[in-house]
Amino acid sequence: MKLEHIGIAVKSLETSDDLFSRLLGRENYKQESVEREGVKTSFYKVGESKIELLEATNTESAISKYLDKNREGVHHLAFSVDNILEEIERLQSAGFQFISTEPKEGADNKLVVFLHPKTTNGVLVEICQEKN
Ligand SMILES: CC[C@H](C(=O)O)C(=O)SCCNC(=O)CCNC(=O)[C@H](O)C(C)(C)COP(=O)(O)OP(=O)(O)OC[C@H]1O[C@@H](n2cnc3c(N)ncnc32)[C@H](O)[C@@H]1OP(=O)(O)O
Ligand SMILES: [Co+2]
Repeated sequence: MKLEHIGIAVKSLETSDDLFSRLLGRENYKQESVEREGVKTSFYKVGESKIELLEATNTESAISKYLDKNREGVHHLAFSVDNILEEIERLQSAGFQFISTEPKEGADNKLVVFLHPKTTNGVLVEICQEKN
């Protein structure tokens, strides 16, 4: 398992892309929308890990609802694993609850699931696996 990315909820990718490219001293390597999640993402490589900026593309989006109640900032941590189905089983038997145990298409060529923050010390955790 490795820290694949830190997800940051932002109001405007345009504004935050400018800020993070100045902060990190590099441009994002991709922008990608995930219709199902109602998000537009922008990715930056930082050493072995990444920053994922997320802007809501509709009011039903988890990011939109999050920003209705919280200021911009760190939204989730994503850990990558070799086998997401095995990891779901391991985490379930370790007592963690999933929002859904069915891996779905994420951004950046991944399959993703999310654990409920109430079982992860208040931190929204994404588990992801590179799609073959
Ligand atoms: C997949 C594309 C991309 C990728 O990497 O590939 C992404 O990362 S997409 C990221 C956006 N999508 C998601 O976050 C999907 C999973 N999230 C959800 O299903 C919801 O956001 C959920 C279930 C975590 C919360 O939704 P709900 O409608 O229940 O919102 P509430 O405001 O009622 O929150 C309930 C409870 O959870 C706490 N909460 C909510 N969001 C977070 C968060 N990001 N981090 C920590 N805690 C969070 C909230 O404070 C409430 O706690 P309570 O103690 O009950 O007040
Ligand atoms: Co993510």
